[in-house]
Amino acid sequence: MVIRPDVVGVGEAMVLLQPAQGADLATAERMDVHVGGAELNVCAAVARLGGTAWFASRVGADPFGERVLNAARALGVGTSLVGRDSARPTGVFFKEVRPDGARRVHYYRSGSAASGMDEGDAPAILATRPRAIVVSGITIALGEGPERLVRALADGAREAGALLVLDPNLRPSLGRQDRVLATVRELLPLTDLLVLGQDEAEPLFGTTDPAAVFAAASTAWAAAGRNLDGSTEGPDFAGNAVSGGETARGVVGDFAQEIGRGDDRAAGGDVARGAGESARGAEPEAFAGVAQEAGPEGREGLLGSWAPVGRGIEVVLKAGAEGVYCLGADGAPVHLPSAARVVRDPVGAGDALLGGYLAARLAGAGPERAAWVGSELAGRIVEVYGDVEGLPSPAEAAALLRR
Ligand SMILES: Nc1ncnc2c1ncn2[C@@H]1O[C@H](COP(=O)(O)OP(=O)(O)OP(=O)(O)O)[C@@H](O)[C@H]1O
Ligand SMILES: O=C(O)C(=O)C[C@H](O)[C@H](O)CO
Repeated sequence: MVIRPDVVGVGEAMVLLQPAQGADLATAERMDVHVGGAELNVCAAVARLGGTAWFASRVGADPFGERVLNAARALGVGTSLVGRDSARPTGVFFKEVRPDGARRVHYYRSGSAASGMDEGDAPAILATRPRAIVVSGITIALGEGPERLVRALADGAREAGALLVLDPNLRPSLGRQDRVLATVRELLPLTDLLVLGQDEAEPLFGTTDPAAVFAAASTAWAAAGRNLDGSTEGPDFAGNAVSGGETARGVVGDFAQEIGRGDDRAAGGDVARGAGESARGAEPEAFAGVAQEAGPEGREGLLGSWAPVGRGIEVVLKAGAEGVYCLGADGAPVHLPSAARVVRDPVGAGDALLGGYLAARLAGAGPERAAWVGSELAGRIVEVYGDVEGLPSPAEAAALLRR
């Protein structure tokens, strides 16, 4: 059987060392060891909600690489698209949560295995024909090779039948932020779902106002002339006010209907089967010279079909303690408050929100319902230390999707 994942998240995961809340990194005598990484966190949330999520990355051929792979598998995330690089180490980062709740992250990832990713890794990822590919600005910031990979995935997503999900994930301490902003802007016309924070909306669009952010993203999407009729009219989120002809979203709509059909597996089969029974078969070629790891991939994508509500880019705007804004039925942003009852460690909450939203959308939920699922996941992450430790149990997660 050809295995087709619901989601492939592409990026870097690292070992995370964290002292107790309020403890100073300069003086802490003990630290807890976790694994974190934005795109892996997204995959973990999707997997927890019952979706088939694979992580695509590289780790070192070192104990920390082993740790990242084991953590991914324990989260139910497939690792067959993770290469092991014997020449570069697995990245490490440290996180301290100050007594006032403020967080500080320190990276030791320069020259890491994941920063060696390049566009040559794209064919194996695309060959799995995932329903959605998740990329973020963090990977763009890792270096020119990873940036090329993100661009190649964005360019190839549609042909591979995948929705492109983009989180700008600006991380000033990684550098290259001008490059990240420029690349994100360029990729907007190729993006189906943009999930960003208000702190990222400001540099990207010059505003944090939800309606203005939604409109700016829409305009950027349409301004590239990607509408198939050549029109540069801005798409309407409710699909009402698009003038003239089919838009690129129309193609996604067709595709979304297509991916809900059982026979689409056969349609995707040539690509995937050409590469082997599963994605794993495609890897040695694409990750040349990098040994491959296997993981829990033995499940066909379990989520249903994406049901786009409008034409154009779909936006989710995260607002930290204020909650989140998603697309309402009338096209205007709808606000959902945070579900967190106590704030301990908000790092990773945005990834859980994205993963929850995406899984729910792929399962057929509309944006408001999907944002609620995402918020519930994010709220639980905020309440617990670690990037993913607060995720609900599979049973509780399934109940959230059904509720
Ligand atoms: N301080 C907080 N108090 C209450 N809820 C929070 C807080 N921070 C985050 N959340 C919840 O988590 C969601 C996502 O968080 P946020 O907006 O900070 O995303 P983010 O900046 O992408 O986070 P990260 O990149 O660390 O994953 C919010 O919409 C909200 O529901
Ligand atoms: O900041 C990064 O690069 C990470 O991936 C570390 C954290 O897991 C991430 O910031 C959480 O979103």
